[in-house]
Amino acid sequence: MDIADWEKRYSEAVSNVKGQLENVRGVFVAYNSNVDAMKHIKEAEIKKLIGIIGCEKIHERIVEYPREIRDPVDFMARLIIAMRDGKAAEVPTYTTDIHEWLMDNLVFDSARMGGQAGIISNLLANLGVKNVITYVPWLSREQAEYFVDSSSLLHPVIEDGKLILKHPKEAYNPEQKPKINWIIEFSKGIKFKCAGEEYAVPRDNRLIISSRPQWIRIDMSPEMYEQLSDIREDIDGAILSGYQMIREEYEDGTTYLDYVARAVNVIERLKGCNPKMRIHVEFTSIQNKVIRKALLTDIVKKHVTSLGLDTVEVANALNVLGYEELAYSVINKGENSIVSLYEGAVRLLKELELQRVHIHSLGYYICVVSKDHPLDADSHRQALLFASALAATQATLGSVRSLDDISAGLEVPVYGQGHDDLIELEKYLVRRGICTAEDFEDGCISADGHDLIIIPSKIVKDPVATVGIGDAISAGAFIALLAKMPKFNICQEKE
Ligand SMILES: Nc1ncnc2c1ncn2[C@@H]1O[C@H](COP(=O)(O)O)[C@@H](O)[C@H]1O
Ligand SMILES: O=P(O)(O)OC[C@H]1O[C@](O)(COP(=O)(O)O)[C@@H](O)[C@@H]1O
Ligand SMILES: [Mg+2]
Repeated sequence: MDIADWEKRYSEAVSNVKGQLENVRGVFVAYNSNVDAMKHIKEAEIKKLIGIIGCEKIHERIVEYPREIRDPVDFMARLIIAMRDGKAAEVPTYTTDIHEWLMDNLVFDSARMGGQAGIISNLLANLGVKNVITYVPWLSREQAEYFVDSSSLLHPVIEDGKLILKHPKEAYNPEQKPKINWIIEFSKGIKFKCAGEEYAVPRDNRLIISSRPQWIRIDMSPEMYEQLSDIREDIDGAILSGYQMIREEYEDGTTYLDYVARAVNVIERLKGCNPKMRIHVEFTSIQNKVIRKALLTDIVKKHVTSLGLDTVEVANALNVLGYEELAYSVINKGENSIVSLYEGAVRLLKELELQRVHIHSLGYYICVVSKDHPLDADSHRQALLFASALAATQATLGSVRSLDDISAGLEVPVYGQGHDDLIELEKYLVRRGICTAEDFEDGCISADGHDLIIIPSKIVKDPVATVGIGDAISAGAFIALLAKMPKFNICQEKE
């Protein structure tokens, strides 16, 4: 299909999904919200920071590839790696030292809602989705301020032993400290030198320094857990993220296994007597491989229906599941990487017993769907097209304030390079007899054991920021599917 035809499909899909969103009865969103301290770094500032620390030290640390930020050298090493590769990265820090150093030496431009759950909750409320029940285990007064003023945005609290729902601004814990992450956004074309090497940033992207204070827990109180079933009648699905915060061991003797078991219990409680409830997990960067594997094999597998990831995250997921070669080929940037992404998506779908794996890449989205998914391929394609228009809106405006804002995203053209990249996958599928060139044309392919839906996406040339775009894509597609899903209440039907 040529680009003009894709543009037509975009308009139809957006208009269709816009009219259906009111069908969603509600969504539960947990766990991670934080404040993002945003800094769009300039060439002169990079040179200044390199000057302060010294190239020799930075170069040595780049080779060591730190997986945690302990000091400014770790920070500069990971920043230069991210800029060199044009790749998104998220690295944890367990003290406030780097925050103070960054405040002294860089200073942020603005602060906004961060964290997959926080970003997605605000987005869905702004789109007019009813009953967006957001849950943040560490809801501080400062954090609550970043939630939008919408009567459909609610947070569970326990009052007099009973679970009630209130706007986050009325539900915060006054004793709770805020969690502040640093987002260093960098632009394509920035150039600098360090230790004799010349760097030129190939793509707009960002480094996230994720603060992990010791009080962070992916958890809920026993009272809330007990009464969680009271809210499930109003919700059609859940979007969960933040599991990257789970630690291997805690000071009180508990381990990640305890928190994994609790996370699974929450999902089971939400499903209650509706085992068909849609549960989406938004993956993110997880440096710790034990936790990454536990999330995939113990939380996602068997308990979750849908998984969303960017390309680096696909490689990371494949890596811990034992597909090292495929993981390498995904991030290798060669012309085969689209084929590897598709093969990787199929492996994740099968291995993790999912119904849907949605990969967002720069220029196209790949979604593989199990044959028993209740919706047809055209519905899945519409969901992806809606998600792409939403992402382009976010990249253009910085945030999506209402459903009508999506017209800004619709005006963004389909990315020519992304459209061209699809040809490699087409050739591969035709060569293997999986489909014909004609079947591939409209992006809906019926393969053996799964369906493949692939679309070229809209890319904003100079995005306001890149952080959180992936969250908009995954949440946009998931909510569009919920809107199309037949509605029934198994709990009542059984009674
Ligand atoms: N400039 C952009 N316009 C539209 N979409 C974009 C742009 N830059 C990145 N994207 C999309 O966002 C995801 C990033 O996902 P994360 O989960 O936030 O890493 C990327 O794959 C593109 O699909
Ligand atoms: O691991 P944490 O501390 O929850 O951090 C999550 C970070 O990811 C984000 O939610 C962005 O998500 P993406 O990387 O998918 O764009 C930031 O807003 C936030 O700082
Ligand atoms: Mg993401």
